[in-house]
Amino acid sequence: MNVVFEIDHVSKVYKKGKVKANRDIHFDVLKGEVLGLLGPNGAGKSTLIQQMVAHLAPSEGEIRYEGVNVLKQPKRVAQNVAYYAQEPHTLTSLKVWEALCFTGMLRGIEKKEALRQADELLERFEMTDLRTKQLKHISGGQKRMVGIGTALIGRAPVLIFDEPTNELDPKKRRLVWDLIQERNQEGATVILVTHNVLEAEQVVDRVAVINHGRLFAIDHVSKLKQKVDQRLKFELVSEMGKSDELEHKLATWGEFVKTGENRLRLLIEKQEASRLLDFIVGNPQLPIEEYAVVPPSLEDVYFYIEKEKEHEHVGAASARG
Ligand SMILES: Nc1ncnc2c1ncn2[C@@H]1O[C@H](COP(=O)(O)OP(=O)(O)OP(=O)(O)O)[C@@H](O)[C@H]1O
Repeated sequence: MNVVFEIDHVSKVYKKGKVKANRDIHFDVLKGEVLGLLGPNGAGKSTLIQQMVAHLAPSEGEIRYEGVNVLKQPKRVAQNVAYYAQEPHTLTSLKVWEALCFTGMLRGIEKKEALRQADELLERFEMTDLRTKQLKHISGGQKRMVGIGTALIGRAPVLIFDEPTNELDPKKRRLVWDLIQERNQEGATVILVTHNVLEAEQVVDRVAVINHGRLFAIDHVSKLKQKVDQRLKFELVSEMGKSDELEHKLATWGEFVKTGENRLRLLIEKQEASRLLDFIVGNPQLPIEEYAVVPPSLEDVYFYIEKEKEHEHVGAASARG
């Protein structure tokens, strides 16, 4: 079977109808893919994931794992779908090796093999010296690595990570992405919830964009990029403290997004790009320190889809009068 999860018109309402966290979400997760779930805070990503692992029941619709409703097989789902939550540890008096080893055993592997895999992971994480420390006595980032380890131990066929690289230093982040890619190459299906679109871009095959509880788009990264391909990205660095002035002077070229203290970004049609370059070169008094034209990234796609959907929403609302 090529489909691992079927998310079948799922809606979730919290607080007696006050919060609609998911609204009629419908898509499949394919065997062997890395699927990214992207969306801003509060979009409904974690809610969806919790329903996939049978921690929450949908208000409407159902989720099937290998053809069977997850709520009818929570134990099988727990053994086959390793889930790394944003707050992964509640049992903080466990020692590091215990947390890893016990999770492996719950996932169905023998103690000896669980110990071997735990030691292998700790070595990979460069955390062997923390093996016998209690979770409450290690740092936040180290706890998160143990959490990543509990998702990886036992080699579950499906891995779900909710913001796996939060709070990790760059070296550990790289390691986590490498491990995720390795497991995927060995055949695991990976679902990845992240805000870090730029890092995720290196890893994901398809992306589902979720906002306001709805699925806005789902497609291959390259296909989604084609949506904004006709536009180029201008990255501009203004002279110190002059970004507002620069934005004002270039306002007619399009809508700028402030991306940092002195940084502005503009998405521009290809045919306009050379005119803008000529304009910048011909106006040396503009308070520009640096500028560059770069092709669109997944992050741009993400913002583009959000904007497009907002316009649709506003359009539909005004059509309704
Ligand atoms: N247990 C709960 N009770 C009531 N409302 C909740 C509960 N959990 C989440 N919500 C609400 O549901 C909506 C979706 O939240 P969810 O955590 O699924 O979003 P998210 O996309 O994972 O956000 P983040 O990126 O911030 O983790 C939000 O409005 C949130 O406030």
